[in-house]
Parts: sequence; C-alpha cells; structure tokens
Amino acid sequence: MNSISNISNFNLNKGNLKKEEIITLLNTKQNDINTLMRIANSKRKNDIITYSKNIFIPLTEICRNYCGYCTFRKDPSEPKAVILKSKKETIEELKFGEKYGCKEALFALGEQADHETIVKSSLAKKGFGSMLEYLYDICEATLNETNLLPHTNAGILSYGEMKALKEVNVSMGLMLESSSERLMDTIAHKNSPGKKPSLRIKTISNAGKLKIPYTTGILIGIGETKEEIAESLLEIKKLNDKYGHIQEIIIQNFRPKPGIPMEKVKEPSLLDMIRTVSVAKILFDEVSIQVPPNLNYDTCQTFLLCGADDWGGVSPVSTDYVNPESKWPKIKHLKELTSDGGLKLEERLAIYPKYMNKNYLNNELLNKTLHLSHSL
Ligand SMILES: O=c1nc2n(C[C@H](O)[C@H](O)[C@H](O)CO)c3cc(O)ccc3cc-2c(=O)[nH]1
Ligand SMILES: C[C@H]1O[C@@H](n2cnc3c(N)ncnc32)[C@H](O)[C@@H]1O
Ligand code: MET
Ligand code: SF4
Repeated sequence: MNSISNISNFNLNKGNLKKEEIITLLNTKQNDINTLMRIANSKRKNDIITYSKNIFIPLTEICRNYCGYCTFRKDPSEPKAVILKSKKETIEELKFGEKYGCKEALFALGEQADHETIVKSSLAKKGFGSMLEYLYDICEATLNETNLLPHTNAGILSYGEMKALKEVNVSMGLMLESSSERLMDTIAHKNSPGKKPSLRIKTISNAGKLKIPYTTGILIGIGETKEEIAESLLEIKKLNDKYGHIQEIIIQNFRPKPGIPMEKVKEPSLLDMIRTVSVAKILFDEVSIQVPPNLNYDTCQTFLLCGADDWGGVSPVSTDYVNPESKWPKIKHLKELTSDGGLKLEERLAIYPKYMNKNYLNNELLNKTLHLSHSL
C-alpha cells in the first residue's frame, strides 16, 4: 500500500526527493494527504501570498500548434481572430490598465505566428520582418510610454530571440506543460510540434544561460501519469539547480471546455491538485508555487493549506484569454479569501525581488522596476 507514514525517511527538508518518493507522495490517500499538506505548508517562509496586477494582451491568436486543450488559438479564417494587434490599440489598452493600477503587461501569444502568410504580410505592412521585431518594438513602447513592466510568453523561442527580448522584458515565461514525450502521440500534443519537451527544456535552459527571471509550470490533467508529473517537476528542478532563474512554478489545472478536442476529458480532481501543489512546495525551497485562483474559483483557499504562496497574474481589467470563461476574483475578494486562511495578500511585480539587480536587468529595466517596487 502506498503510504507516507514513512515520511521521516524522506529527505523533505532539503527537497532532495527521489522520483519514487515523489510518486508515492502523489499517490497518498486519506490521512496521509493531511500529513503531506501539513508538511508542505510548514515550508512557508512567511505568511505572505503574492499576486501581480496585470493586463493580458494577446498580440496574436495565430499559432502553429493545435494543443488539444486550447481555445486561445484561432485559424486565420475565423472572422474574430486577432491576426496582429496594432501598437496603437495595445498602448491604449495598457494605459487603461495603468489607470486601474496594473503594473505588468502580459504578452501571451501564439507560437511562431509569423510562419503564417497572413501574419507575415500584416507585419510587413507595419514595416517589420518578423514577430520578434514586432514584439521587441511593442515591449520597448510599453517601457517608453507606460509604467508597466513587460512579461512575454510567446511559446518556444531561440537563444537569439530571447537575448533580444531580455533587454525589454523584466521576466519571461513558458509552461513546460509536461516533460512527457509520450504525450506527443496523444490528443493533447499530437498536433503541437512546439510542445516537444526537449524544445521547451532548451528554451527554459537558454533563459537560464541568459539570466532571464523565468516563469514555468506544468499543466495537470492532460493525460499524464503520476510518474510523468514527478519527472516534470524534477526536470524543472534540474534547470533551476543549474541556473537559479526560475522565480515561480505554476501548477495549472486543465479546464475542459466545449469545442476543444479534449472537451470530454475529465479535469484533475481537487485531491490531485492538492497532492501536486504540496509536492512542488516540498521540492522547491526558493521558488514560488503559483496556483491561478480563477481556474479554482471555489476551491483556491485549499491551496493555501498546502504551501502555495502566489496567485499569479490577476487582472482588474482584462480577461484571461487562455481561460476566458474563468473570471478573475476581485482583488478585495482575494484578499478576504487569503486573510481567512491566516495569510496576507501582497502585490508583487512581474519580477521577484531577488532578481531586481544588475545580474538580471539592464539599467533602464532596473530603474523602472525599483521605482515601481517602491510604490507597492
Ligand atoms: O492570465 C494568465 N496568466 C498566465 N501567466 C501570467 C502569470 O500569471 C504572470 O505573468 C506571472 O506570474 C508573472 O508575473 C503565465 C505566465 C507565463 O510565463 C506562463 C504561463 C502563464 C499562464 C497564464 C494564464 O493561463 N493566464
Ligand atoms: C498559457 C498556458 O495556459 C495553459 N492552458 C491552455 N489551455 C488550457 C486549459 N484548457 N485549461 C487550463 N490551462 C490551459 C497552458 O499551460 C498554456 O501554456
Ligand atoms: N502559445 C504559447 C504556449 O502555449 C503561449 C501561451 S498560450 C497563449 O506556450
Ligand atoms: S496553448 Fe499556446 S501553443 Fe498550444 S495551441 Fe494554444 S496558443 Fe498555441
């Protein structure tokens, strides 16, 4: 029987869990789950739960992948598809967000959209040769014309692309999703060359070499096994042990929705989320564990009991374009939910304090970041 009653034999303090031990923890039942939660929660360094006030700008919804869980991606033929959001509209939206206190400009977009002719010609009309050039220009304008700090998640990028974007982003991100090659043959990733684990790992590793403060995470409930969850977390740990650039890990639960290939796939159970969040907290000492509250509207308090310490980007103005049916809780509500658990809600920036220095940021980004952080 799987049990963690032998948990004292596990090296829980240093987070040096072996794969087999993680799998055991991911399979815990009944009282052992309480123990697991208690141990994870005891790893908290303080009673603060952070969030970042952001505005989500989907610069393009065109994407070369077809993930079985995604409703964000649109075909160029769909009348409502965002081919390329203009700079004028982007800045107007950002300025609106700024009025409501947003400090993070979240640019999340389809992967390698410029491989599509319609995007390429739209870029050319504006005088840009690639999505990278456009992204750079938009992030630069964000810095020049607003007080927001850019965070870009554009799917996999090359070393050169990230080297360029580092100059105009305080942090960047890419969900590992899962380190499982096997999922490349399943409904989740079979039409998504960009979800190949080796490519995602390469991107995250290049970000480490470039000293880019980084957000990654795993998507739970897309057909992965417990063993594969353990392997994914260990892969992220390996990357962070090597470079130390991972500022937060998102434990994101898959949300089924009408019209997607995975429409009929069951969402992960609350207990599976509890087990995964707890294990992640035990495994990572210096990295924040983020659980998005909009994807767990009624249950998110539970994650406060297993060591989660960040709610991620929460927007007072924009929808979560990846999960548009999942409304953000109001900050006031989030504050009440957090303090009800004996914890304190605190706003943070898109870059965590330990990276606010010359090793990670150029002068302009550092000055802007420090200035904003004093206003929190
Ligand atoms: O509103 C969202 N924000 C998402 N974010 C934003 C995130 O919550 C914040 O940008 C970070 O916490 C940085 O402040 C992501 C960022 C990444 O780098 C990678 C993946 C995600 C996923 C989402 C998401 O699904 N919805
Ligand atoms: C931006 C991130 O959103 C996640 N994502 C994409 N589709 C869904 C869904 N249906 N439910 C939950 N998360 C999703 C992926 O992990 C992606 O990398
Ligand atoms: N398309 C990218 C990815 O899945 C960015 C987030 S989804 C809009 O990695
Ligand atoms: S999740 Fe990202 S990569 Fe996958 S189809 Fe959607 S937009 Fe493209």
